[in-house]
Amino acid sequence: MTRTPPHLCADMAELRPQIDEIDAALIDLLVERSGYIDRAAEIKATAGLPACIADRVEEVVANVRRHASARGLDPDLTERIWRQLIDWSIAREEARLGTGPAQVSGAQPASPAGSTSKAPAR
Ligand SMILES: C=C(O[C@@H]1C=C(C(=O)O)C=C[C@H]1O)C(=O)O
Repeated sequence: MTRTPPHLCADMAELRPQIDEIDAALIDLLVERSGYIDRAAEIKATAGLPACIADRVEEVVANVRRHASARGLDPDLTERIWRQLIDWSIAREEARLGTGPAQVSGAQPASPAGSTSKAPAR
């Protein structure tokens, strides 16, 4: 479906379905991403790797901050969203690995809440 550009949306009745369509597309991408998270858990089970690999978490966050900045999107908001997504992904992996929170040695420890969330870099 070709979306109506924002500036051509005459009213909220025309605008909201465009947002709904984008949200559905985002869900499709999250479902696709979770398939790779599930495969990561399978690979890690064989390789003896933990779900949470903090260096990779920070690499992913740096990547999305860079993409956000390049597109004029608030990088701090983007980081908060992605850290939630990554926390969810780690929990999904841990459920499949049958493990609790674990860290790769030498990486930044996870916050006490076991999440990757922390104050955005300034
Ligand atoms: C997918 C991985 O597993 C975890 C999930 C990540 C993610 O959702 O981007 C990143 C790092 C890992 O803690 C990975 O190790 O690459």
